[in-house]
Amino acid sequence: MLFEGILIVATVFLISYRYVTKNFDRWKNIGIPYMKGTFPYGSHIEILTQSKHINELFREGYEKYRDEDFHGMFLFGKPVLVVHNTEMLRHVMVKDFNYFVDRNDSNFTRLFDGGEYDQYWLKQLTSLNGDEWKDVRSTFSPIFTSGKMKSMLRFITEIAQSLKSEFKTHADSGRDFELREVFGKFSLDSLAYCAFGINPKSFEDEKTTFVKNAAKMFTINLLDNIKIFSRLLPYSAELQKMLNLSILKPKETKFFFDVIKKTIKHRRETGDRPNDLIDMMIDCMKPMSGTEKDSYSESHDQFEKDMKLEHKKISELDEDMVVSTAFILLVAGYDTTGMTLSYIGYFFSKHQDIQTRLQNEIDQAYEENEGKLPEYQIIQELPYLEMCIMESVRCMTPVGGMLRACTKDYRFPNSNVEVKVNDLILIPAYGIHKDERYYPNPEQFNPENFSKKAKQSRSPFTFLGFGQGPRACIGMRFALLETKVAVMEVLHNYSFIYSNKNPEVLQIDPQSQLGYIKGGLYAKIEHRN
Ligand code: HEM
Repeated sequence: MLFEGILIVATVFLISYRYVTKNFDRWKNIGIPYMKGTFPYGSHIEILTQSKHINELFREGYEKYRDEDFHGMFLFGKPVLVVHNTEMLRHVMVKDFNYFVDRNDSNFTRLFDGGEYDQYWLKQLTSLNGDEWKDVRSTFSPIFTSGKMKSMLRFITEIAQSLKSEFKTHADSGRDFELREVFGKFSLDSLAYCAFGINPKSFEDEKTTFVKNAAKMFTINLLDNIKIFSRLLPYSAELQKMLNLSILKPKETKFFFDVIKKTIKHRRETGDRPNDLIDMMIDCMKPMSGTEKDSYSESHDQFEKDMKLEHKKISELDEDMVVSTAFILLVAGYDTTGMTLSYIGYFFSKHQDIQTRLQNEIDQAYEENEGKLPEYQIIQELPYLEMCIMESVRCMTPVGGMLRACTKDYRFPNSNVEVKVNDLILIPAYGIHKDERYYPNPEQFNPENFSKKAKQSRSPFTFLGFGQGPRACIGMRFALLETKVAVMEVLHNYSFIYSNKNPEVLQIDPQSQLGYIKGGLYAKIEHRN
């Protein structure tokens, strides 16, 4: 019996070893520099042990081979080609997008392929592949046109009033507070209000089931990581699916799906129509109107033109698709926006001159609108506000690296580097954002990096905070609107003051899903005269 046991363990080990290491000579064979792979984790044991954040790891890799066009590495057994050259990135993300439509190869897709509740994750925009992704993306893109965003303003402005009250309490108390704790509430409430039609009122009560479920959803511990990555082992995903084992936050996933389903049911039964994102998603299943088409095809912005996806929309209403999409908007938008706002508050507290310059711009816009928050179009046209936000995303990039899977064999132009179907490409956004060839003094927060002149002097592929091309962040317009409204409402009334509770050197917390700072970021706030 013991002998049979040892034999089974040894066989499983040998099969896994062979499975993981079989491609470890891949980069050597094609003659590009690479980080060697080790069984079972590949090039970075830190991902498994959570001892360093992936944003830092990917940045270090980029810096080590910065002068090369590419370098290779291994994520577990998977060879990953890291592309540094910005012209090559243009090909991957826009010009030759049809070779790189997917974010995950068939193996990484298995990470989501488990029991009933994990299946919801598989249907998300972020993890869908090929034509299925194109169907969903082209169907729901119209909810993010500027016309639709304009109608989101009233929901966001309502939540911003709670943010202002919270700031009043902090200003009156004079005490330091953790920035993400406040901005996270704003981000959660505005997204839930716009996407689900529900105002969780996190500012009033942090202990509601909604807020508690959101908090759990975004905390990933070592055990979660081990469970997730175990799916890369041979037949593990298949077995878990057979046993209906869901490991991707099943309780919380169920909670949010039930909430959205109930909302849709309620809308159907009562005919209630607040014109939020859920209503718009349902509308998206109907043919596009002429004006919506125009707002897409007439954009002068290169980022938006590159993002355009030529594909048919789905015409049949599928409720699951609406539910999954509403859910992923919350997942993809909550922490990214909350974190970005927290960094902005931190940077303003450190750079009073920048804060004052922005306050002048904002005050003038309020003055011209009789002291009220300006109209949508005016908010969009405040240049220094947008420069500050983009610079914050560059300095502390929430999504530090993006993946693309190759769907057809591809040779990079003017190069002998070839990638095959299912190979993974890593886009090292954070490394590029910290490259002094594109941003002088890259550690310094300097909104001038996003002046018209500075942007014209470098490739657009040196700023990847929201991605680029048809797979770029679908919620960018929404995120910018939310962030702008929050910053305007706060800075018009208050100023951030630096807190000595902040660490001297900011270190990204390896356990934070996106890259937030270990120990948090603090500020004080004071009333303006
Ligand atoms: C400052 C805030 C945000 C940042 C920095 C950010 C950044 C990103 C990045 C870098 C990507 C990947 C792009 C690529 O692979 O090329 C992405 C994808 C995505 N984002 Fe955002 N995002 C933000 C806010 C939001 C918001 C508010 C929403 C929802 C309303 C959202 C929804 C999504 C979705 C659904 C995707 C997947 C798109 C697809 O695969 O088709 N994001 N985001």
